[in-house]
Amino acid sequence: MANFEPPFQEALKTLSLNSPQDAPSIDAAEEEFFELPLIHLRGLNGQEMERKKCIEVMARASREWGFFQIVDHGIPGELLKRLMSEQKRLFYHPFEEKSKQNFLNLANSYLWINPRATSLKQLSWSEAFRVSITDLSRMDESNNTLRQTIEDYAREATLLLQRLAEHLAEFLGMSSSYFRENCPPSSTHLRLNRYPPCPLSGKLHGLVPHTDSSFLTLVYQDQVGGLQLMKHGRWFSVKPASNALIINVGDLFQAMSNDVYKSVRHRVVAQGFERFSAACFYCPTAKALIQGFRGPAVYRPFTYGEYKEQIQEDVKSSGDKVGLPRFLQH
Ligand SMILES: O=C(O)CCC(=O)C(=O)O
Ligand SMILES: [Fe+2]
Repeated sequence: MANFEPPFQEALKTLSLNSPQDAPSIDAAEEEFFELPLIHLRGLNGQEMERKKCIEVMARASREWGFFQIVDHGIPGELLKRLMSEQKRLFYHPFEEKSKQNFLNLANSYLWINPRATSLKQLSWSEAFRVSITDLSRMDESNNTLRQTIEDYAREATLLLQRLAEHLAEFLGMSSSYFRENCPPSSTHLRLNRYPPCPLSGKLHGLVPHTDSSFLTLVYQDQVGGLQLMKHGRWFSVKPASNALIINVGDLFQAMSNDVYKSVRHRVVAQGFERFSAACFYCPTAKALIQGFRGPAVYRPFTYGEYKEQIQEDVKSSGDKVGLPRFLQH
């Protein structure tokens, strides 16, 4: 095993011994393939009719799937390539180094296993770095190219996400200035994911089912595949499309749109091949208020700070995020 690889095999052995009864939890028969709506964003710069059509298709996908793919997104291919290669270089540091608390001076940004996992169902066959633009200023000087790349990408991604959020909000008659006022680039954060080749390909989670706590998330992935989303109680596999980026609706947009846009559960199924992805979460500042755009509101108003605190509390006590149901209006 290469020395950058976290000791997943050992974790797998321990968990299988702990809970042999619930051995591998994913059933391949559950899987269905489908093509996510693919949206050409050049339509946004076109004539009124074309612009309207493009926004309508995005809004429909956000309602029905909570997910869509975009091309002509304006993020330079060169920047995406740079992100991927910097990301690989980062993960190929020896495990001993990257798992240290002060690695690159990014306190606790590295994750490789759910420390509370007691069964195979809770195991994510992946490692990740969580970074925000604010953390980057602390990053050590020897990693200037990584720092520059993440900064460039986060800036471009935030602009794109802001633009899409504004269109989706306007479509429902919500205020679109909210995003400019409450979601500065410093609130955006990234999760760089690496999924090591898995000996139980198709049978373990690469990333356990979850919803994102953002307004919108932008996912850049390689061509390996493995991402699935839930619709009508079934898992659908997202086929990677070259040059396309994925957008998904997060909890905050669902709350603000009174459940019109859906923050859909998704997961990654572990594959026999190494896979990389980068998720960019478009979020507000901690004090920003999240409120249904017109009554009667499905959720009580809450600040993003409160939302994050509640998640931390729930994860601590039960190992899982509860999310929006905690904020339902009674
Ligand atoms: O790797 C992927 O395709 C999805 C990652 C994801 O859902 C996340 O980081 O929240
Ligand atoms: Fe996610």
